[in-house]
Amino acid sequence: LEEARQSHRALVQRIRYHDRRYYKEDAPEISDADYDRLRADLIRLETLYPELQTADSPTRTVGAAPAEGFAKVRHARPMLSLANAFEDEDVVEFLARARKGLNLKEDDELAVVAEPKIDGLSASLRYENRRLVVAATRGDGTEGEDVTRNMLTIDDVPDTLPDDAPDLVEVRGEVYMGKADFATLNERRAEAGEALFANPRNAAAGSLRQLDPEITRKRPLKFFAYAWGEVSAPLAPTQWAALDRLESFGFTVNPLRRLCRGADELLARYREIGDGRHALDYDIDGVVYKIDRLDWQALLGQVARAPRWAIAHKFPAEQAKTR
Ligand SMILES: Cc1ccc2cc(C(N)=O)cc(O)c2n1
Repeated sequence: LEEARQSHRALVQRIRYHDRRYYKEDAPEISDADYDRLRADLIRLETLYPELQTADSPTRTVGAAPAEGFAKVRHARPMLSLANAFEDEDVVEFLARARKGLNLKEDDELAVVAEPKIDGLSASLRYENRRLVVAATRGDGTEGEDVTRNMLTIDDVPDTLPDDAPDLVEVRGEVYMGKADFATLNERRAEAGEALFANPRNAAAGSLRQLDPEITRKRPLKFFAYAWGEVSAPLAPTQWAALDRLESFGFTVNPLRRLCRGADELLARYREIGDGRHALDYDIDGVVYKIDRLDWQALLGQVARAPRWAIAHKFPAEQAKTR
């Protein structure tokens, strides 16, 4: 801790110096990116050692917040987007392409995990030595916003991981707001004469991207874990077992997931989830299919930023998106 106190003091001095150059003398010496990195380091240090965060710390004084409000964080591994399937045919083609890419024979089984696609906003949680040190929004997939202190206010997000978790693990998932919580929040905002959120996704995004974590704390945000980024050791040999591992770390993994074999089972699951989606307390906009074996995911890789080993099968857009 003493060593941390030393580097904390040095870091605070450096940031105060650059704040003076930027805000007082209007003559910054370092780029915004380098400045943001200093701040991200300070936020990381103060998250690891909360006792170091003094009231006058640059992370507490608003004036020092970078213009856009949030420090930028570069993802160690890009956060992938998913190619879309709209028709059953697209799903059949996805599987055929995967089988071809894997040189599978006709009777080789291809297990695929199906899970609902949550309509929220993606986030990445970086745990070092089993402590959450940085949480970031997806942003453009390569760089997101530092929302560490906001994510720490969400009950579904563990501050620390169990002893059997790897020294480094980035957990990825969706921040969302339930439909009932969304309606209640909008009722309160209407009574207070505040602008209403258009839908639960916007409400979740607006609540997560608050500069003041105390506002975020009061919002009913939840989190489903569904993937991972950089890890110091593989979580498991398959997607299904990796999700079980994330559950064992204390994360909520969507309970509607199903291990399927072949297009018929996937499409049956898609219809089941589609038929039941209005009864769910959270918005979904499709079903995500992922090849289960991680060695086969690695073999298929990704094209552009979308994996060849996964696809999102979307539901037809509803006419009125109003609630
Ligand atoms: C690889 C990847 C990318 C985006 C995702 C998005 C969702 C989602 N919105 O639920 C679920 C997943 O399993 C995802 N998986």
